[in-house]
Amino acid sequence: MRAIGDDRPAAWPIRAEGLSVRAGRRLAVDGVDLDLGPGVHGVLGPNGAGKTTLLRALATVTPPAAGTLELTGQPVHAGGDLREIRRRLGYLPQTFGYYRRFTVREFVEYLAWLKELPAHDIPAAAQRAIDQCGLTDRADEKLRTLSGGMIRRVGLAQALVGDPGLLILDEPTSGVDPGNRQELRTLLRGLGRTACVVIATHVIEDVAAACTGLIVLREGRVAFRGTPAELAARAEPGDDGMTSTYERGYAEVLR
Ligand SMILES: Nc1ncnc2c1ncn2[C@@H]1O[C@H](COP(=O)(O)OP(=O)(O)OP(=O)(O)O)[C@@H](O)[C@H]1O
Repeated sequence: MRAIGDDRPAAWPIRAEGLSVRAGRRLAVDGVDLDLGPGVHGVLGPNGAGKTTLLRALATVTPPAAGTLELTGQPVHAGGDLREIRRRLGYLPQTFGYYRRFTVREFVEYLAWLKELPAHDIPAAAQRAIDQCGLTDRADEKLRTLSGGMIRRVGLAQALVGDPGLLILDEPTSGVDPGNRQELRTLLRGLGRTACVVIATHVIEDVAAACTGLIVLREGRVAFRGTPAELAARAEPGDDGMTSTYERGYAEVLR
């Protein structure tokens, strides 16, 4: 039952309690609580902190080892029927496989088909995702001819196709040049107005420019939770003129 005055939707896109996730034999995510609605939620942390492992669980690739996870109101557990959740979820993995002979359009349409979009909606949905990711001019080029940064954008386009309410994006701006990064951040901000977008990133400017909320992971546990402004407020005085307040706040919460 919802409390009077509680205007949150009955089913937040992501709810987790005491979520633990294994990577190999190791418990790489250890007792994380999440309650995430629309917005762009950044996941930060040093190499090996558990960001990718957490995102793999949120994308239903790895089942929880302990705790509970609900996505779009439905429980996620090993052996559960995840098709309905997966239809409503877009996922950009840290690295993804693709058929090098496919064109951008063929690849995005293929992913739309895998997500079980109605056949008559697929061409328009793919075109929209291609346009959103700045790939309009490259839509009919083969993937093998594209640069790494372009492939990253194709990965984002396949995640966006069908306008999912839940987007799990592992380092979406990695390898993308500074000019196009700025456009991607604007895109992410726009998506976060209606969708629940989770991004893992090492790029502190992504956080400042796109994120509405953050968690910082350290050794699989949440070391900080708050807004970018709250992270910046943790910065110690003593600006060296080289590092941003976000970076200094980040260093402080990991100290
Ligand atoms: N397949 C695996 N087998 C064993 N250990 C793994 C495996 N994958 C990841 N790990 C370990 O789990 C921990 C978390 O890894 P994860 O990739 O989630 O971290 P991350 O925060 O995404 O790191 P990065 O910033 O380097 O991408 C690390 O200690 C890593 O070595």
